[in-house]
Amino acid sequence: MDILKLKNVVKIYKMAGGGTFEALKNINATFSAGELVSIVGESGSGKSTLMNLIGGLDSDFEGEISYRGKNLRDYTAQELADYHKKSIGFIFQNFNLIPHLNLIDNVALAMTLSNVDKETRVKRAKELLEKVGLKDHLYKKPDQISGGQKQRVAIARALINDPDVIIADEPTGALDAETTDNVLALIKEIAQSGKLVLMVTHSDRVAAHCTRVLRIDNGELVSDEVTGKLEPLATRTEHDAIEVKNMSLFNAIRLAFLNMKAKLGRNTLVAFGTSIGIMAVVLMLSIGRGVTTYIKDTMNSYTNPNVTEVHRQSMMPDPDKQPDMDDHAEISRMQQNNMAALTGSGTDNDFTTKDITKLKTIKHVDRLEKGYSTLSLGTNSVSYGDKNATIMTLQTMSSNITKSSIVSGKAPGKDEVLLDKGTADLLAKNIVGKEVTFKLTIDGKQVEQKLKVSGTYEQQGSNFSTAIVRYSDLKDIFAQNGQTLKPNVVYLYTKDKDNTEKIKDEVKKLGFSGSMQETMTEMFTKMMDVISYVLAAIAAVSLVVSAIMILVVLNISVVERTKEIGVLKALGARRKDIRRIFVSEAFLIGLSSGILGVVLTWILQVLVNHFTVAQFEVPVVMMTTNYILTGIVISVVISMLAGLLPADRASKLDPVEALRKE
Ligand SMILES: Nc1ncnc2c1ncn2[C@@H]1O[C@H](COP(=O)(O)OP(=O)(O)OP(=O)(O)O)[C@@H](O)[C@H]1O
Repeated sequence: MDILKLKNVVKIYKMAGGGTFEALKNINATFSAGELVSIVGESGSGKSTLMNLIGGLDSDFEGEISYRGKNLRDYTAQELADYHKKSIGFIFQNFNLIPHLNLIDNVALAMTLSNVDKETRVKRAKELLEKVGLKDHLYKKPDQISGGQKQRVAIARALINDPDVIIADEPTGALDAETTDNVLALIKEIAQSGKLVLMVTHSDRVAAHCTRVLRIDNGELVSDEVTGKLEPLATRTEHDAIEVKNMSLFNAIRLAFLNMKAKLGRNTLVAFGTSIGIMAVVLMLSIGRGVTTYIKDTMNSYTNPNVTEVHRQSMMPDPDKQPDMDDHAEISRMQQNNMAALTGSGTDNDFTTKDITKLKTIKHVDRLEKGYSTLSLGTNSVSYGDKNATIMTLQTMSSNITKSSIVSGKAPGKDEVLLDKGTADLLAKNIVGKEVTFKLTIDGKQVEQKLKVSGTYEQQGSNFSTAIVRYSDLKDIFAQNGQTLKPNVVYLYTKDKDNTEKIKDEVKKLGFSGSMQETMTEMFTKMMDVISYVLAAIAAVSLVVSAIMILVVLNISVVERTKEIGVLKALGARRKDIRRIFVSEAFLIGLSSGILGVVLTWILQVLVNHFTVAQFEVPVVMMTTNYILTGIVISVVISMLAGLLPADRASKLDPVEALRKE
């Protein structure tokens, strides 16, 4: 049965300088199954060129090379890949085994590229290795066996997908006489099993074993002689037809992994280099978070977690709202506003009944406390005997002042006042229980009121001298002086402190503001966020260096593995498959760098926090799952981007040139 037909085949090489070279001239021949054909000729006569054309490694020719009726020139890229996988098996003079794969993986390579399941391919590879006498060497690497053994592995590899045609380019060229006979016997058996074997040789002794000899001279077929006939083997083993699919991503990653393992030292160094950049990025983000959390916690530790303090307008000027510098009226209006907001004076700060209703109906609010707070410079004071202390903050009692902050005495009852410890100490040593004279200015009028000191309390994050009285008492004092006290601060109490955040959000949505501490914390958090992102971005610059390093290493890898890429292509790897293997390698480098970077950051976190906790009782580095994922994703993306160029270069290598590479 005719398998291959060559009709007027002409191969013209185009030279770099513009000239051409006719390497094959009008070749005509027909080949059938079961033939063992040797192709002989002087060096440079065109034997390898012809084999490359028949093997589908080079489709740039004139004339016709038909495999089972279809001209190879008309094959699509996918059909060519399938042709390599299913119909052709290559055996090379220099074996071309892949050094980092064991014998089973080497033999099974074409099946791996065809996505055959592991069990089937390992079973078939073992069978073939056993058949070529290498049963005891299955798990060795190519550099652990002899030349003859290597060629037997290559023969097994060529047979794995049970192809119709075996192309052997000087299969015994690198072997001694005895091993040659051994290998020839195997090749003969292949032909006897019904395959067409085309073998390039320089040796007459080898040619003498064949059933047909084609002689090529200077690109021309000068003779085509039938010299014998082979007895077909009685016991031909039939295999289930192998379903040829495309290589899976998993197999590409596996091949990439095996190669990386072979170059462990180099890859570890690259991963380590990249991981330092990743570590810097994750560390900056984690420190930013650690610092803001510390500030937030410190601020919040002064207030009752169940209480939300509400103001009608922000006590801090909005940095985004800058007045027009030429509009003096606008500037002074804003300054007045800011001052009023800060001191709690002016009607803009007073809550209306409508406001109170709105706030009361917020979900989870169990109690609403009205309050009043005012900041004054020198107009309010408290005196005891001949001692006098200015009160800067006058505020009303609320649940926001926790029992724990009261250091002596108790919260103010009727006609009582709670003083901050600093002010209390200024008046007398044991002021608690004593009566003091409270002087305050209401609507420009000096008012005096006797009050008993109920206790002293620890200041809450400010150094302003403070007096705290009951809202009802202050209301009375105002009323006695013809004024109505309107709340300018409201405290929302919830039983479950987990609801406080939700309430705070809702308060903001309704257009109200939080406490001064909260506003300051928010501003600080925003600032820290910006700083830590900027620092992380600066750290990320080092990743550019890492990307270049990965690019260089992968490029070296492509150069080193040019021949391997040629072999993979001869075995049916498509461009896409080769690209996938290299991109997978970049992916693995990125993944390991990312993981290493995160682990390094974690170690630093433990060390740094150990120190800061001992010194300041706070952990400064706070890694989160998000930062960990960010670090790993950045690392993978950068490596894969860096891997694209080398992968593309590898995929575009010409198989013939790649295989010729010394
Ligand atoms: N890419 C190429 N560009 C130009 N000329 C080429 C190219 N490849 C091969 N040739 C030329 O084509 C001719 C045939 O080369 P080929 O490798 O097929 O010879 P060969 O018979 O296999 O030789 P050998 O036995 O030494 O391997 C040679 O003269 C070679 O210089």
